[in-house]
Amino acid sequence: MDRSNTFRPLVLTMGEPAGIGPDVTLAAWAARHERGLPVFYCLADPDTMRRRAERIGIDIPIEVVTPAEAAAVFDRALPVVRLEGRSSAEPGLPERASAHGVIEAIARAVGDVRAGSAAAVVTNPINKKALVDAGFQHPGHTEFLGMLSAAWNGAPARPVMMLAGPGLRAVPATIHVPISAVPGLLTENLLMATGRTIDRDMRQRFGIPRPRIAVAGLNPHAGEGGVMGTEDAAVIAPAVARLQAEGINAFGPLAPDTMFHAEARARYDVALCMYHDQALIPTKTVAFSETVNVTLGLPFIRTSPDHGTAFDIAGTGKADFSSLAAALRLADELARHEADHLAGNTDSARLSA
Ligand SMILES: NC(=O)C1=CN([C@@H]2O[C@H](COP(=O)(O)OP(=O)(O)OC[C@H]3O[C@@H](n4cnc5c(N)ncnc54)[C@H](O)[C@@H]3O)[C@@H](O)[C@H]2O)C=CC1
Ligand SMILES: NCC(=O)COP(=O)(O)O
Repeated sequence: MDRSNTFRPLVLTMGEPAGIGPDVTLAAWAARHERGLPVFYCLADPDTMRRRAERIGIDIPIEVVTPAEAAAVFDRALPVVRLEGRSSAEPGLPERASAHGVIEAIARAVGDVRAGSAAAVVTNPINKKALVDAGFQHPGHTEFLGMLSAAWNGAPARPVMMLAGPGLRAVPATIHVPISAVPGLLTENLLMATGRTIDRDMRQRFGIPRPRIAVAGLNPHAGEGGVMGTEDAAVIAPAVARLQAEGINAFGPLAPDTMFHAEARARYDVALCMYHDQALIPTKTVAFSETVNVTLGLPFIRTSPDHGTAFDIAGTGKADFSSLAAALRLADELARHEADHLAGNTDSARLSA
């Protein structure tokens, strides 16, 4: 793999300026040597970053740059590419006026990767409600990034959320939807499309030759033969059988309560779960500070820390930047793996979303 400093930088979005995105970004840059972090620049309002550093009481040099200048600056200062959108939000107090910059950062980050100025997108957490209140049409990054990937293929991609940490990777088949909507959204087609994306990206992006996909049931005891719900036998089991018929190493449905203990986790590479919390509760419980949110199914690489905006500790200096550090490292590894493949140095095929 090309480990030289000439590899393209990562682009990191500021996220919600009232949250801990600025805190963990500053802390990650300060620990760049100690933690061996890849080169990145932050798409942000520089004044927000300076105010936050002052508030936390850390002396971080910040330089406003273009993406092309970021790598040369990274060693001496946090490179910040200026957003048009400004924010005057205080830590813990989100403002509607910040929404423009938050959305702009995500869209510009994707544009930078498409233009070849950045190797991959890493996002800081956003406050979904603040954005939706300001008219944003997407429930989260994952769905918005699927829409933005139309720039590559002319049509939006079907993004798949995966939380990946030491000892557990888990995908929710349905994402940001009310729990009451889940049974109606679970179809064989949805599960098959999700299973295919997991299988392809695990092979191509993560280099796992035949990924083992453990499929969770929806109901207690995976329905207990139909006496505790019908979706497991009527929808999930047929989808698993069809994935197997395509040569995908999927199995289940498994009883959800017994598939996440350590011994059970050793039997699979990815858990395909039926809803958001079924996937995110175990991943965040097993390794909150090291787990990374990765979006599969996109024509570019995107990672994110697993945590949210943590308004309760924004600006206090208490935020742990470990998950952001893990997200930066994983994005860099995936991008280098892809670059190596494109240069003909690996036997994995290119992801075509
Ligand atoms: N990728 C993203 O954009 C994500 C955004 N969110 C958003 O974040 C907002 C708040 O969500 P919550 O459920 O409260 O989760 P949260 O992760 O922001 O906070 C939950 C608890 O964990 C603590 N915590 C979180 N990250 C921490 C860190 N790095 N170091 C130390 N302590 C930390 C917080 O202080 C809080 O007590 C919501 O608006 C949600 O939509 C949540 C998850 C991911
Ligand atoms: N709880 C995880 C989460 O909401 C992250 O979503 P996204 O913004 O990465 O789509």
